Amino acid sequence: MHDSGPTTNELMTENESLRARMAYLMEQAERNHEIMRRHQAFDLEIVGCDNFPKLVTAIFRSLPVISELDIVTLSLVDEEADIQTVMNVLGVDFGEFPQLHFVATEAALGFVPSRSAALTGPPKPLLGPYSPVLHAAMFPNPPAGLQSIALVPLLRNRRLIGSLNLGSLDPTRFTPALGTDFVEHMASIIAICLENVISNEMLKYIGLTDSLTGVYNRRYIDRRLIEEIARARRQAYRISCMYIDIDHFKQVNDTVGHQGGDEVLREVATRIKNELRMSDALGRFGGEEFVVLLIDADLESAVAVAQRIRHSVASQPFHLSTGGQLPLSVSIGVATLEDFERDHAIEGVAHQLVAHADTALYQAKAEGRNRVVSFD
Ligand SMILES: Nc1nc2c(ncn2[C@@H]2O[C@H](COP(=O)(O)OP(=O)(O)OP(=O)(O)O)[C@@H](O)[C@H]2O)c(=O)[nH]1
Repeated sequence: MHDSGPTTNELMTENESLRARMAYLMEQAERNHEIMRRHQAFDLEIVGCDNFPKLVTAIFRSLPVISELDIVTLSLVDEEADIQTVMNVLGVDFGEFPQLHFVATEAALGFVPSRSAALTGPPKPLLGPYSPVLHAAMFPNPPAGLQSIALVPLLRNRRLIGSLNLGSLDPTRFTPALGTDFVEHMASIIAICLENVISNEMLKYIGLTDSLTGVYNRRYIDRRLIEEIARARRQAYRISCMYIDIDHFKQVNDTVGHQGGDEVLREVATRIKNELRMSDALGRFGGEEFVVLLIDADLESAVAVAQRIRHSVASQPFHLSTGGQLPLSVSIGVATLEDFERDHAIEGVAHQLVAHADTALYQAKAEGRNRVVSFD
């Protein structure tokens, strides 16, 4: 008898199982291709974001969809709160991004650096089960049933700038045994984009603010005034303008030196700011002159605010870091846009509003200083 080999039935069964395996592999390949395609589209989307709000919006909106995640959050290191200050000045509303939070130190991110010199390297992603106690900071509003998480370090030039936090209701989605190449690659692109937009926003901030006092500069106020007049014309609200000048500031410099004078300028800016609404804009126009745009304020309320500022400066002496103290006062001119002068070019109207406030200021100085005068 010779061996007859596999039967036709056996061959057919093997063939079927090979076909099934092929089909499975094809399906996997297609799925992987689709995932890659979606991620490439995501990379292109975030690389194209030219400001901070656009970038974080894209991350929070697109990443959960393309990666089939139930939550994505970002923790960013902001040691001196510089990022938050700059974004606030540029008008970013953090209330729109509950998935974004800031930490003051790298350590707060929870990537424990290795103490062994031999093992010191960039921190690696942490994958595993979700713990409400351990991960509360990264997931302040976790979805019900969150099971597994990946905390992926965001690194720039080996410096930890934050953490990309991914969460899934599937307990097998992130396990310590899982490879991390893919999430690390994704995090590296997100880190580059974040660093890029943050640098851009910092530059924007520097270009629009006064480095001594941190309030806006003249360029910003000029631009903002034009925008506000255009809006006020459409929505019919009042805009008022205040021109503020510190009285006898030359004497301040002569008495306490230029550095003491700088301290006084910073404190005056703070006192003015304390009397304003969030929607108002304060700028330093150089020297010891400040301009305030009061949005949706008529002449009467602008004068009331000006009086509060005048009082706040005159009522408490200025304490200097060298120990001395100094009484001070300001003179303020106030003007308002009466009827939006719709027939005139906005630039001319803007220029005239500031000029009217300046004229009123001149009168306040002439009348003896430490007073508020309105233009009429
Ligand atoms: N410390 C400091 N002083 C400045 C700065 N910019 C301008 N000054 C000084 O501000 C003073 C402005 O003085 P003046 O314009 O003569 O006016 P004033 O002494 O305030 O007098 P009145 O405005 O008439 O009450 C000058 O001594 C400038 O040197 C600055 O950035 N820092």
